[in-house]
Amino acid sequence: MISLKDMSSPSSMFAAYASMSASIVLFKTMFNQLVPHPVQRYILSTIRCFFKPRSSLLTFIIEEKNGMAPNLIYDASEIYLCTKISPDAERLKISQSPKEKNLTVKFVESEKIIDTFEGFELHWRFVHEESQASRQTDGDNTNHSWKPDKRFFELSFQKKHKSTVLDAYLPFVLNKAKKIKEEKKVVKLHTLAYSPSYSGSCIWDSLDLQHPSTFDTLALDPDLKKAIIADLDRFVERKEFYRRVGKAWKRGYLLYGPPGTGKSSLIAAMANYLRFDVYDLQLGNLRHDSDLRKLLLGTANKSILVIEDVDCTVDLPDRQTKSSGDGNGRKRDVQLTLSGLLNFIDGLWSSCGDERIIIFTTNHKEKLDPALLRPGRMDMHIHMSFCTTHGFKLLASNYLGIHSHWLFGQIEDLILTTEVTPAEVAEELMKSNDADVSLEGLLKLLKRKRIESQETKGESDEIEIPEAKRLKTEETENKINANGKLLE
Ligand SMILES: Nc1ncnc2c1ncn2[C@@H]1O[C@H](COP(=O)(O)OP(=O)(O)OP(=O)(O)O)[C@@H](O)[C@H]1O
Ligand SMILES: [Mg+2]
Repeated sequence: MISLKDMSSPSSMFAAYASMSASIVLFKTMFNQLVPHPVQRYILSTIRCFFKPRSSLLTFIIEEKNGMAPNLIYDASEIYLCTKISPDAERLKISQSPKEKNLTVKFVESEKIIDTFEGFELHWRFVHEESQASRQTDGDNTNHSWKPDKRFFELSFQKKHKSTVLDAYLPFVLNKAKKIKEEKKVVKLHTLAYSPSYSGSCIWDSLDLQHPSTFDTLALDPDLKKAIIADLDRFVERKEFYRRVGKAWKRGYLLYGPPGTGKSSLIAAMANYLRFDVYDLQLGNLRHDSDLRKLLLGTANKSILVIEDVDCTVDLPDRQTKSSGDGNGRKRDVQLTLSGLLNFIDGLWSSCGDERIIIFTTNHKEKLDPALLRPGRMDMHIHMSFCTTHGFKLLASNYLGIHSHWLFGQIEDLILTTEVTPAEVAEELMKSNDADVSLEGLLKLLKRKRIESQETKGESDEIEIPEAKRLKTEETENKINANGKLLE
């Protein structure tokens, strides 16, 4: 041992230093030889950690996968951070898959983003570790292992904000990402297709719903339009309400009115407004209640199930008969019943999913089975009627971009006294970009229709005013809706 007293001269100091160095070398050699490598690594990392200055930062690692399953926080972070890309970003990945309408922007390695939340900063870093093949030799055996690609985000912030990040910031990111996803969602139309691989039974086939109809383009009584939008808004916001009262989270609408009054357009407008997929269930293609059940169970949440022309697409037998004619006098082996459909929709199907809307349409409400009309079955009955003067003005503005014209007066007078559908008006307005030509065409059509209706009714000297009648019926209808059906 060398004591401090011995280090009084340079030569003794040198001797002491040399002896210390020799001891360190000896210690290192023995440490390397005697202590197994994993233990060495553990000891060194513990010592390093002990002497490392304490950081005031905390970093969350958000990996792409949670075992085999996707990590929802990673997915949400990726979507959210795309809205936060700095204008200085130099490299980004852009892609588009054949089935998608929108481009996807992704980060390249080491992209850094600074976000602020409740007045503090959060530093995001994207890390992509590329896949690697590694070779390990263990005695005579050589193992080849494959480390797959690893992607993750590092989220760093001051430690004191840990609970705010966990309880408020990350839920905020999840929520924001959900909204962005909903906005980008391409609404799909699912229709029935025969599948030879499923022994000829029907399966859902989907394509993008490209129906451009929206509530802005729909010629509909303004109050009724407002009531429908308010009803949809209330429906999607009331998750907790439905849970509390123990009701399945579904809503039913019955749309009725003559052909060409916009029933299908209203369905498309609803789907575009809510960004819900549409399932078009053509009952005529089905034979058994069991097929129907299978298909209904194959529908997703946040969707609209549509059964068009429920009075005539299929000759649904009543509760006793289990077969129906095919129109040629022959009997077709159909075991599809209206009660089967309704029971399943009200019962099992709606309790298996969330945010389901079901819409029946018909041209003849009076022909419907009373089971469909009974209170509580369809929440709102919506009467789609002939074109009104308000509807005409909206269509003229949509199709021709005009809000007034010297022919408007005559056309509006005739619309008040003639039964013309929005589809017929729209067709005339589409015939030319020249407003004079289109409006004159419409005027001719209205005059012709009025003469025809007077001839069939034999009322040459007395003009009936269907519009006034219509307004009266609509008024009563809307009152019923507002009192009985609209409000839960
Ligand atoms: N209320 C409306 N507002 C705007 N356009 C409409 C309206 N009604 C009909 N149209 C136009 O007419 C076309 C046909 O209308 P739609 O298919 O919606 O009628 P429908 O009531 O479903 O008819 P059907 O009973 O024959 O199924 C639409 O594509 C649209 O261009
Ligand atoms: Mg239709």
